[in-house]
Amino acid sequence: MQPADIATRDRLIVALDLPGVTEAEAMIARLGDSVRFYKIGYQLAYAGGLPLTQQLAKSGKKVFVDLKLHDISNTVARGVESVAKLGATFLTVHAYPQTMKAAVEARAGSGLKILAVTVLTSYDDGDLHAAGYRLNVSDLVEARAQQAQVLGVDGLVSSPEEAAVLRKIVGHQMRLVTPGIRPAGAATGDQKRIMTPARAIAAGADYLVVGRPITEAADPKAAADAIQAEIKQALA
Ligand SMILES: O=c1ccn([C@@H]2O[C@H](COP(=O)(O)O)[C@@H](O)[C@H]2O)c(=O)[nH]1
Repeated sequence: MQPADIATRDRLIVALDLPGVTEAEAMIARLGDSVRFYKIGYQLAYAGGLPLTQQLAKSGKKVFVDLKLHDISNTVARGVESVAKLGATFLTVHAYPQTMKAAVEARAGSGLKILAVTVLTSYDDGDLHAAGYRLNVSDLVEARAQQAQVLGVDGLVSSPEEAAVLRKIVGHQMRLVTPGIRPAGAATGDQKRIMTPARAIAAGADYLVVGRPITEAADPKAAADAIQAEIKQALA
């Protein structure tokens, strides 16, 4: 299987973790042509931001709806059907077999791709053990990736720290989408498994998800342009 044919500019996904639609629209306007792919997560979705998906899709942008679904199969399936109607490109579910199976079946025939969240990038081994898991992060990420692949999931969300190993496991069949991106010198915040944009691309990530290093920058467009340049250089 060949590497994914992804336009370089689409590899940066900006997380619109902002309090409302007004703030999100202002950020999108500031970023202009620098960003073509946006992520809508809890904060914006719960503040009335989901209809932005359709608006952005109509204006030629791509949208990743990051709701990390996890519920009984019927509820997951009906939720996936609703998100598919919004014109989103990606939707996340947690990487539990029942959930992934329901989501993959429900997205059939739509343009929506399902991404399975392996282990959150804010978790380290200690956090997993505290949550009752016996596996460490890398073992659980790999086990979930294998299950996701068997179930026909379209892509994986992991830290870029796992990207190289995941690429070996799933080849180029699945998209690797990596949050936990921090340009050199950027504040880590609550992220524990991080990499710079250049290192993440070199490790095999297809898409980099970046929130605060762009949205909280004094000049978000300059911050996005710098990351786009780093991605371009890493791919050269
Ligand atoms: O494992 C995960 C899954 C999702 N995310 C989301 O990505 C962004 C990262 O934002 P930063 O401000 O760049 O830390 C955020 O929306 C998370 O919900 C993740 O970080 N890790």
